[in-house]
Amino acid sequence: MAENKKIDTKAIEEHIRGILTALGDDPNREGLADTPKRVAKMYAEVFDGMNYTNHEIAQMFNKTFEDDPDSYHNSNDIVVVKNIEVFSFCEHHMALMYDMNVSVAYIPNGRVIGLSKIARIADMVAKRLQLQERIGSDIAEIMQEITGSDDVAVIIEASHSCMTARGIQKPSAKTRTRTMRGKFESDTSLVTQLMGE
Ligand SMILES: Nc1nc2c(ncn2[C@@H]2O[C@H](COP(=O)(O)OP(=O)(O)OP(=O)(O)O)[C@@H](O)[C@H]2O)c(=O)[nH]1
Ligand SMILES: [Zn+2]
Repeated sequence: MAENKKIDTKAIEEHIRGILTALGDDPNREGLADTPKRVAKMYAEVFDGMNYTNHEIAQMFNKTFEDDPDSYHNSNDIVVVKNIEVFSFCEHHMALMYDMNVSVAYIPNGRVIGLSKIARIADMVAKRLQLQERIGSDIAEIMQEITGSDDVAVIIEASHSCMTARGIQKPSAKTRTRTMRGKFESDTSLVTQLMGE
């Protein structure tokens, strides 16, 4: 699976060369000669999540540990990983989403997921042309598949450079999204617990 990457770096190189020309610059001058190759390499890295479906990401990070199912029966124990820092790119402008802070919570359903895998899921999902809202729903979907729990919440706060550095230019504007699934959707006390507010 991992070797079957979809991103075509040769094509990206050619298109970047075209953009440099369209900008009125000379893609053959010394400073730019290797730029198309560098950008293609950078895109392969920062868009790595585009090589995989959510299901494939779930398979990639499916590291769970058995826990006593009875101890979770009818319980609202919550696992929260807070302050996962990621970068992403908005699909409208291909502009950077930065200072992006992701918190993921779930109520275990017998098996618990390795904590680092939650951060790996957030990272991989962010490495796509995204909407902030969809980063939340992608993470929730993958968490549900791996843990077998319906109860997942994702809270994201981010700055969008398409809003801070161009267009409306509001440098302090922050966007907060909440994706609530299962018990989190209906029980606001769980949300409060999760937020630590
Ligand atoms: N809901 C949502 N909108 C986003 C996200 N990232 C960027 N956008 C918005 O997508 C919209 C695209 O609007 P358009 O009117 O097509 O683009 P535009 O002319 O460049 O708009 P302005 O940014 O207002 O200058 C803008 O309002 C962006 O702020 C995101 O993650 N979620
Ligand atoms: Zn944008």
